[in-house]
Amino acid sequence: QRENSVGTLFDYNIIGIDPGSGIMKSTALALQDYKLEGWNLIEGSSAAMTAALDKAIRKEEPIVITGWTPHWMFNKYDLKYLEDPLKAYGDAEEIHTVARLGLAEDQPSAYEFLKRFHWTSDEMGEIMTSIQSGETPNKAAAQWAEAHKDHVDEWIKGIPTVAGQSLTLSYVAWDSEIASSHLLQYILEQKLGYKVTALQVEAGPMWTGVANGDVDFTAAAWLPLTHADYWDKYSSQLEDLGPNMTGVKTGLVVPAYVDIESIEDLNK
Ligand SMILES: C[SH](C)CC(=O)O
Repeated sequence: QRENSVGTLFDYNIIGIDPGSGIMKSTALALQDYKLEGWNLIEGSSAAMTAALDKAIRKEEPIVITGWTPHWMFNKYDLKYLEDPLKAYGDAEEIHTVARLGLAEDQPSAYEFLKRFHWTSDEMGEIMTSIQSGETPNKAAAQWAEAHKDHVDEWIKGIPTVAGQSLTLSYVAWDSEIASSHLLQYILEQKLGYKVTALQVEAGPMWTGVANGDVDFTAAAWLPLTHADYWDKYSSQLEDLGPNMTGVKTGLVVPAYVDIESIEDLNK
């Protein structure tokens, strides 16, 4: 580690999230691609990462985190993505809904709704912001669904309701997926009559649960790059229902007061 290098500003630490997440794999590859010697990618969680970000910003200290859009932190803080000339984080990503094989036959109402489910990062942001302001995820989702009745009605129009059949979804406690999973649970239960179990797990089990049929679906599949490893491994054992959100993004993020613009600058 070199004295007076940019790395010393950050103690050569990149504050990451849960180790199984795709962004941590992309960042490990970025460290290699950009030849960032001596840097540490700190494992933790989405919540620990945003707590470290908040603490650094309060003291106006340098910090670099694994970040993604949509995320409420871009509304709360003045942040910027570091340019990624080597495309370690790919281009525009999408969040897909993937379902276990056989869901269409077993639960046609849920399947049809999930195929129609598609929304924007701004719409998701309303739920994330409400949760950040102290509302519970269940209530924030319910309030969103009632405030956007026309949009929800499009998703469920003409779909037969059911009488309490069970469904299981899986998600990881990323702020974006906490929002989407609670909204899907609310609509499936209150509008279509299902009894939904929402399993909060790590990224690996989120995918394996759907692939082995224990879980009916997840709406937290980041493709084509972020979850490429999971997709390559399990795509033949599950059904991709397509994107529920497009134009999402992952990368390295710093507060605007940090005077560097590119991942390459971390090597100076
Ligand atoms: C943190 S992103 C929501 C998804 C991922 O990195 O696996």
